[in-house]
Amino acid sequence: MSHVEPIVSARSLRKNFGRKEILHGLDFDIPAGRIYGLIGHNGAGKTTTLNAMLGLTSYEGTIRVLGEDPFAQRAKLMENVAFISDVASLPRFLRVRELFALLTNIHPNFSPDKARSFLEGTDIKPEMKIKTLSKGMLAQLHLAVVMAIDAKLLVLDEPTLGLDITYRKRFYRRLLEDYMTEERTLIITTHQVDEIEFMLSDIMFIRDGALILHMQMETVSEKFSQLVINSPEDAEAARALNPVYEETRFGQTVFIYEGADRTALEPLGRVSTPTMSDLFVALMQRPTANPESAR
Ligand SMILES: Nc1ncnc2c1ncn2[C@@H]1O[C@H](COP(=O)(O)OP(=O)(O)OP(=O)(O)O)[C@@H](O)[C@H]1O
Repeated sequence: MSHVEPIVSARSLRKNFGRKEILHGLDFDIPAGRIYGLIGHNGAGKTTTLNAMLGLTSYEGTIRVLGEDPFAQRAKLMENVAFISDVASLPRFLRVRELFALLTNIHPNFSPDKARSFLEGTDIKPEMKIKTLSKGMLAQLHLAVVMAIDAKLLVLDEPTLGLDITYRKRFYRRLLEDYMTEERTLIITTHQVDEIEFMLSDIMFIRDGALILHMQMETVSEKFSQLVINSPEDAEAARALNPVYEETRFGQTVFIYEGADRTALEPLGRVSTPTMSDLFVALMQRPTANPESAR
């Protein structure tokens, strides 16, 4: 067992907007060196959770990021935390090189050389004005800037929104190869979980302001199984083994199980680990144990 403090730790994290409770008491620890995928439907509370971690919103309960209270210690924490959100805007009137100079002055851990190297292979040039960049180029610039910050925690909220598939893939590969180290922790939200699944070490599913799954990827593959039955005659036997989900796609019936013995499933068809998007769909449709969180 490691005694190293978690990078992020939340206890009974709640958030209300007016009379509406958006987060219903989240408890979690995020250890160092991990790559977390935070997955949930629109409006599930992902951004609100991240904003609480970043000290951008008030909340009830406790959060510690690198041992500090993010709301009270925001300025200090930002030396070790970098984040990018879909709504963050860059100063449009500056040129790219002026932005780098500005960031060098205001951020102690920003490296303009690194930022420039991340822009290699893109169409973005130092003399360009930010307001003339396309949406995709803006996102590229933003990502380059964030990756040029030497941070212990990097938070990416839908980082590749508006980018084409080639760039999305390149971005994640680059992040993994050029940015991630054992000292760094990465939290990503995305609606395209299939694109990041290969790099995740842990997954969190959030539904209606409650965590319904928080698990290491290795444990997911031990715990969850997917079965595609050989023939319709096997459906009854498959159902008898208590799947958490059943779906017929393109004429094939697929079952997802939690904690099932794979040797019992194998005679019925093809057994594998579900993809994160299939598991997400399965667990989102399962009736919730806590009726409060279904509201
Ligand atoms: N400032 C606000 N005032 C009132 N309600 C808000 C505010 N910000 C967010 N909400 C509500 O809180 C809920 C959670 O929003 P949040 O942005 O955290 O969801 P999300 O999971 O990030 O969604 P998305 O995938 O669409 O980004 C939504 O119902 C949203 O309408």
